[in-house]
Amino acid sequence: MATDSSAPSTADSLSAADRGLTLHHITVRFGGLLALDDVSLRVPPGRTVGIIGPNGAGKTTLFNVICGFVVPQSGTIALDGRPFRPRPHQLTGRGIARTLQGVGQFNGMTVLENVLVGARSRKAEEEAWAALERCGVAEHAAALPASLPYAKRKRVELARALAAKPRILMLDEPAGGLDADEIRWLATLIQEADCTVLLVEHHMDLVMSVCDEILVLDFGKPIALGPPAEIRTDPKVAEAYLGAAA
Ligand SMILES: Nc1ncnc2c1ncn2[C@@H]1O[C@H](COP(=O)(O)OP(=O)(O)OP(=O)(O)O)[C@@H](O)[C@H]1O
Repeated sequence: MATDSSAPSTADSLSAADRGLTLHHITVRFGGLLALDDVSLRVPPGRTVGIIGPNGAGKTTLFNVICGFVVPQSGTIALDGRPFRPRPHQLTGRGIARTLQGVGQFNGMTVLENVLVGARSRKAEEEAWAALERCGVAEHAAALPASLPYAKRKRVELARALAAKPRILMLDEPAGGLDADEIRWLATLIQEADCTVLLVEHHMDLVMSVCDEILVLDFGKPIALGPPAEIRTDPKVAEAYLGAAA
């Protein structure tokens, strides 16, 4: 992979085509398994892009590449037109926040302390409270996460990511284990997010309702990329899912 750039570009010096996150020809192998096979994706600022596909398609691996947890064998990433070599400990500083599948809180810390881990500015406490309010869990600030119902813990996870005021919010199966009301709330949160959203999710109604564009992976290969209406009727996509269910 290319090394990271020195100084970030200023927004003014960038052409519209350069802005945002771009993945070029990403390939990842785990031993003999091709987990990502030449995946390219452009994510302009402010868009909500879904990444879907059957189990094992490579969705989480793609997230792990963007976060620097997995280093691809080939391919490059660019952020605002400059080579970007992601490092997990620097992600927040680069404006990228990610939620984990399930709930990933520190159990010895209160809800507020967990969300403060996500906040990054001098106004960290203010940002943490704002994120807790936005996610409807401020009343649980002093509680330990383990004492809360699962759906509330998922909201705390979202609050932790939002407290960083990310420009790119990566949501890894945020609807998993939630009921219909919670999923409706989540859809509104995503639609109202004032940042780019990358969404890995199996809940198709949620994906179709909130995404501007959807990338479909199957056995690591990109098989379709387009707006929800196109993806919904794409025979390759139906075949990938039916094949997985068979
Ligand atoms: N660290 C690893 N070592 C070896 N194989 C891995 C590793 N991580 C993922 N894989 C394999 O790579 C493939 C893609 O996995 P990945 O978790 O990215 O799929 P996914 O689309 O996120 O699946 P799911 O929907 O079940 O979460 C799978 O076959 C998986 O078993």
